[in-house]
Amino acid sequence: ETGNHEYTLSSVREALVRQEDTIIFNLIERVKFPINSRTYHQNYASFPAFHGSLVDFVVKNTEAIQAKAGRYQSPEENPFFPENLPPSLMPHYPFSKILHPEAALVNINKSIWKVYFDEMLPLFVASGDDGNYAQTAASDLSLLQAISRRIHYGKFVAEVKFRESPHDYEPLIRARDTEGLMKLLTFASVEEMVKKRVEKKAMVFGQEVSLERDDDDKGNYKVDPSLVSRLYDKWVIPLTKEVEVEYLLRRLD
Ligand SMILES: C=C(O[C@@H]1C=C(C(=O)O)C=C[C@H]1O)C(=O)O
Repeated sequence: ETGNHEYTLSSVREALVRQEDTIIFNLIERVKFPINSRTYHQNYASFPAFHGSLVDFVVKNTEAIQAKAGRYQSPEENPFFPENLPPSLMPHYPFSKILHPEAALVNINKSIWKVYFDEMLPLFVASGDDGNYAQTAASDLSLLQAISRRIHYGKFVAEVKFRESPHDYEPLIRARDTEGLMKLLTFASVEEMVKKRVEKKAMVFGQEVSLERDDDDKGNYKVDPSLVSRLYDKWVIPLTKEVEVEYLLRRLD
């Protein structure tokens, strides 16, 4: 097993469809907790030899452990705090080399982090404080990782699009024509389907399952389906396309 399955536009799109499930399940988990804003306060927690909030502490330390366990050997994974991560202690695994080596330089997690805490979270979670700060930080990290993996999968999308029509992409890349690249890689009808599908998935995955009654709970979803569609429309899709452009600009280096 080398992990070298075939990458085509339809196989990368299937991967994105599967990742929708992961994002929605992680959203459902995060919205169990209210905002719990002490998780994010710079001064509420004080850890020895560490400056930052509880979520910073949990994410940096978890990423360090996962780095040693080999997580970031996978070309699909991008850390939020790549500075000073320890090396993998695992034996080498021959992950697919389909991406251009410069792909490793494309990491927009700083923007994802900011948009997640400033805009996405306030949209989804209720106000309040139930004291479950560590659990809140852990579920933020799982959700952030799922969103980040989906957005950075744009590298694979861009690679297969480039391979399908290099003659259309090369002149735009050489001219550093960001707008032209954005236009060329955009499929408006696919984006519409994605937004409708995630809304429907949020209804299916987020409904109450009961043995006694059927239906009386209709409309009472664990995460608001229209917000999931909005999440994709405002951030997930645009940031995926930003990764596609960033990757393509480096594709001929
Ligand atoms: C990911 C793709 O590229 C673009 C981004 C999309 C998305 O993020 O869902 C959908 C269509 C394209 O405009 C794709 O073509 O599948």
